Amino acid sequence: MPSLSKEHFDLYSAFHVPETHAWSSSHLHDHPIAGDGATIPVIDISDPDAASMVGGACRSWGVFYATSHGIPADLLHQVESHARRLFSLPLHRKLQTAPRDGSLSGYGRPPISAFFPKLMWSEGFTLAGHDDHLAVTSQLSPFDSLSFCEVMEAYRKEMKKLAGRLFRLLILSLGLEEEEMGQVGPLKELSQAADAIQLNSYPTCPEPERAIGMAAHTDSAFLTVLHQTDGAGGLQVLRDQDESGSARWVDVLPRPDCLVVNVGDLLHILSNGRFKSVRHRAVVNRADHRISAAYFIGPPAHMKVGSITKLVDMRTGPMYRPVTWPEYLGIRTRLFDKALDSVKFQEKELEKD
Ligand SMILES: O=C(O)CCC(=O)C(=O)O
Ligand SMILES: [Fe+2]
Repeated sequence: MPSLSKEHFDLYSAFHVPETHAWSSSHLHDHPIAGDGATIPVIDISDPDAASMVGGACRSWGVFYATSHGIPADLLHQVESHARRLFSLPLHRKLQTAPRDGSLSGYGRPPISAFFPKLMWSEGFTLAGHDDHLAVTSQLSPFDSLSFCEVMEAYRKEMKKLAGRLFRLLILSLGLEEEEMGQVGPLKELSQAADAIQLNSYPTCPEPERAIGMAAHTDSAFLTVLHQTDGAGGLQVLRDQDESGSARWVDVLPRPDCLVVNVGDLLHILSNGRFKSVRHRAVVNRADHRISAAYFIGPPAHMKVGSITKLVDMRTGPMYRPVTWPEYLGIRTRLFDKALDSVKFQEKELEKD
C-alpha cells in the first residue's frame, strides 16, 4: 500500500493550509476577478441558430454554457452521489486504486500536479477510455463498484452522444457542410474517439485565499463537457484583454440545467486557431464541498490532428503542425503551458505581390 506521507495530507480533516498546499499570492492573484459585466454565453443547443452561437462562443470565449443538452438530470445526480461516495472513503483505501501498470484510471492528484511546486486542494479519480474500471474500483471492496461503474459507463455513453451533437454544430459554424464532416478525419468516426471522465473533489478549505483547487491550465483534448455541483462554484476562465478591460478571471458559476463546454488544445489546432483553447482554474471555498465531473473527448490515439484544409490560408499554410493526442500529451509533459505554442509554425511573411 502506498505510504501516507505528508504528500498525502488528508484535506477533509484540515484546520489550516499546510506549506505544501500554500500558493504564493502572486500566483493566485495574477489577474483580477471580473465583476458582473462579463457574461459567458448560455446557448440552447437545440435552437435553430445554435451552430452560429456555439461557433461564436468558441471563437470569442472558448467556453459556453449548454442547455437542452439531453443528459438526464437523474443521471447527473447519480454521477454526483457516486463520486461523493467514492471520495468519502478513507484516504488509504482510495490510494489503493492509484493508477499503475500503464493504466491511467484510478485515484490521484489532478494530472497537471506534476507541473507545480505546490499541491492543489483537490483530489481526482480518472476513468480513462477502455481501461477496466471494474478491476480498478473493485480494489476498494466492499465499495459497491458495480453500480459505480454502471453509472459512469451510462454517463460516458450519454456524453459521447452529446459530444457528437456539439461537433456537428461546430463543423456547421465553420462553414463546412454536414457531408464534409466525413473529410474532417478525426471527427469522421466519433464512435472511435478516445474519451475519459475525470471526477474532481474540492473539499471545503479553511483558508481558501492561500490554496487553489486546480491551477490554471488548458485541456488537451478537443472538447471538455463539465458538470459541477450546485453551490458556491469554483471554476474560472481567463478572459483575455478586450474592449471591456484587461485580462481577468471570470467565474463560471453553476447554473440550473446547464453543462459547461470548453475548447481544448486539439480543437484549437483542428480549427486552425479559430476556436480558442481557454485557460481555466478552480478556486476553493470555506462552505461547499464541490464535485465536478469533466468529460474529455479527443481523437483516437493513432490519428494525427492538423488544421482542416478548408480553414487554412493557402498563402501562409496551417498554423500548427499535425500531432496525435499521445504525442501532444508527451509534449505537454515537457512543456506544459508552452505546448500549444511549440507546435505552432513560425509566422510566415505573406508574399508580397
Ligand atoms: O472542476 C472544475 O471546475 C475544473 C476541472 C478541470 O479543469 C479539469 O478537470 O480539467
Ligand atoms: Fe481543465
